[in-house]
Amino acid sequence: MADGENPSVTRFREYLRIKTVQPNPDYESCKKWLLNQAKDIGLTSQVFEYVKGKPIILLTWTGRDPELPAILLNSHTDVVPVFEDKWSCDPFEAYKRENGDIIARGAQDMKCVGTSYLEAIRCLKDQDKQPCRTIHLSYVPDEEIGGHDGMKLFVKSEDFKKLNIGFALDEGIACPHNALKVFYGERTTWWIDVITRGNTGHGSQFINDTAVSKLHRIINKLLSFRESQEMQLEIGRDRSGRKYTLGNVTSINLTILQAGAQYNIIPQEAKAGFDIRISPDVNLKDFKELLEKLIKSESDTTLEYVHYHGDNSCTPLDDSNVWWVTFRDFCDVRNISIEPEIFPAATDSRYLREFGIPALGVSYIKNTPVLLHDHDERINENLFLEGIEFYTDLITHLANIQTI
Ligand code: MET
Ligand SMILES: [Zn+2]
Ligand SMILES: [Zn+2]
Repeated sequence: MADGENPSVTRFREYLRIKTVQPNPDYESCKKWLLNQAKDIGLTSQVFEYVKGKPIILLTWTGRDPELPAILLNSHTDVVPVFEDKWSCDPFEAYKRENGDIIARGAQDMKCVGTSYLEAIRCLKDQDKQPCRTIHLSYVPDEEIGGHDGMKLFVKSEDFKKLNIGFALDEGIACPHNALKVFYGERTTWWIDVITRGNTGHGSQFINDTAVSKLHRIINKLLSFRESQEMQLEIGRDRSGRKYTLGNVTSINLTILQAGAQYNIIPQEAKAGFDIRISPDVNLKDFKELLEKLIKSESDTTLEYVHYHGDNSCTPLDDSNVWWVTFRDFCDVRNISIEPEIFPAATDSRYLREFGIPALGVSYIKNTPVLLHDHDERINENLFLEGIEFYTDLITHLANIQTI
């Protein structure tokens, strides 16, 4: 432990040093570390490995009334890759600056949240404050690559059903000003490949209907839709008159482009990959039809869904949802300003919401630049410690709701 360092911070930094970085995350060391934490805190643990080498670690603190629906505190264990030369220090050293900033991949997304849950439970256990509802902490793999071998399988399992989850907390995003972003839904992510095939021949000729000319037309149409959505983001207002955020519009980005073998051959096949994030205001079925119609407008062209999700359920933010009311009132009493929004990207909450479980995404990261997936990702140790207090009290409130 660093001199005089708060032990919660030391444990956080230990967790950050485990290289659970895609595409080859060290899940084994991560599992060992989490199981060790569970032992230390006094939580029971289970490991589900639906896909070999991709463990889901579930830690449990049984409540006074285990018949009541339980609370799930979810976090993913993997982190995204780094461009190491762009960092001011080793991204897996969890270096701490003089001012307390801890620099590491996963500092915001989302190892700070995963360890805050553990520290909060540690604190409640130490004080013998067993809540009435059971609390489960899930540590899931592969969120950053779609969660197919992680949360997606977990929610469908018998193991999950047995947990009788009533409500879940999951990740949010940093907020540059003095407020917490709270996510009650998210845009639907589709990753698609558009593959065109066409006439080929010598690179010196004017050949019609080539793969590239077809792809070019499709790209133009999709990018002009992108432009219209970007404009909407600039000028749009929601029903309450608030300026649009990313969650209100649909983004399409061309992220992969492939064609050609040699300069003097017209490519016979071309491929464009798009990252599409669809606002929950859009009807997914209609959008799919529109997309497929557009692709069909070109001959010998196919559309492949690399990542597809067919549900965009949101967690209701009204008085019918006791979990939300408790969360909102808790923040109100503590003078924490919250900004409910649609998550611009994807989280594992989509699998929970699809399954009918209300879920809120919140990371206690305020007054901090948004650095998830960026260089020099960081969080200040004092904010991290403040977050533990926040989760400790929040979890106590949620896990003691008696009415449902
Ligand atoms: C659809 S997989 C999601 C991976 C990541 N969380 C993202 O939003 O890009
Ligand atoms: Zn994340
Ligand atoms: Zn992420």
